[in-house]
Amino acid sequence: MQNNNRLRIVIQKSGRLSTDSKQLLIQSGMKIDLEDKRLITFSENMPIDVMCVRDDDIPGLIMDGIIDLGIVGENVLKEELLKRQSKLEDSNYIKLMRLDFGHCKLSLSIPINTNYFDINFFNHTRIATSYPYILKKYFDDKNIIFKSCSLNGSVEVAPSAGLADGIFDLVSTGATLKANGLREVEVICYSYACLICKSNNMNLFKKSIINKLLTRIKGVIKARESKYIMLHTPRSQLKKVMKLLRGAEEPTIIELGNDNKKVAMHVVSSENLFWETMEELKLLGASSILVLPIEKMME
Ligand SMILES: Nc1ncnc2c1ncn2[C@@H]1O[C@H](COP(=O)(O)OP(=O)(O)OP(=O)(O)O)[C@@H](O)[C@H]1O
Ligand SMILES: O=P(O)(O)OC[C@H]1O[C@H](OP(=O)(O)OP(=O)(O)O)[C@H](O)[C@@H]1O
Ligand SMILES: [Mg+2]
Repeated sequence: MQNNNRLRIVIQKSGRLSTDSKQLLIQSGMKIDLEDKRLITFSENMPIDVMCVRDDDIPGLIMDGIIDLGIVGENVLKEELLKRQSKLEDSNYIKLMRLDFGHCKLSLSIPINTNYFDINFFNHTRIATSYPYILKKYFDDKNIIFKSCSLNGSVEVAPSAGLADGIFDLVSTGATLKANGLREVEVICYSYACLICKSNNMNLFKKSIINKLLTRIKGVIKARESKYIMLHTPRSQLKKVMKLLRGAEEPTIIELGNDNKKVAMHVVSSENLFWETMEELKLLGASSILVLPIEKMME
């Protein structure tokens, strides 16, 4: 039964998104033992319970209004949405934000030695996939007739096993495709993990916890993307130094004790500082360059 005094969050139990999802919740201030193998775990310091399930079940739990908040890949979310729309089932949810992990592509791939001309190659072929609804929508829009072979795993072995002419599956580095003698020929969409919530019957108490969590999650992600940079620079090179520090906010300039030709500069930058930029800073006369990670941020 639903408890209106506690927010329920669902994340992947184990897999590509589970470590990052758990870490995000903990970095957002939640005290919770997510290493425990239980299906549901209670936070000690916030009115929040966390459920760990297979990622395929997450969109449905949100769309059916059973769980309030979830973290899932956009690929899995889109597939469930199209499936439910085709069956005229409930498919409402709100996407609150994209997260900074789970980045991958959904692509069409074929055996490495097969000639490929354009998308019409796929006319009258059989494609192995775990995403038949996304694939159908894509090919229907292009008037391409195909047959799908639905597999929940080991999709990449389908062509060599003689089950299909090509595959439609997730690609990140491309190593799995290579290992199975396949090559990517079309990228259909990109995907990230995202934070979603149910769209109905949320009481004010739960809404306020979600808003608090959302602000914290944005802060965690912003902090992860940002760096605190400290350096000494000749006064005469200040403008050039700032130009090199892309994504930097207004710097704090501090006088040095016994060198009035140089100043110390502290700045928060939304971008990482690469070795090449540090070398360019050195050429401008900068010294004592420190790049520090930021733990938390709130604007
Ligand atoms: N190689 C990858 N790099 C980055 N993100 C990925 C990668 N593969 C998958 N993902 C993202 O992580 C999600 C979960 O992937 P995973 O392989 O753990 O799923 P699964 O095997 O279906 O897990 P489950 O047992 O929960 O059903 C994918 O739906 C996708 O959004
Ligand atoms: O392009 P790559 O970097 O090789 O990544 C792509 C692979 O990653 C995922 O599988 P995962 O390794 O999570 O295992 P799975 O078989 O359990 O889905 C996905 O299903 C691909 O098979
Ligand atoms: Mg799954």
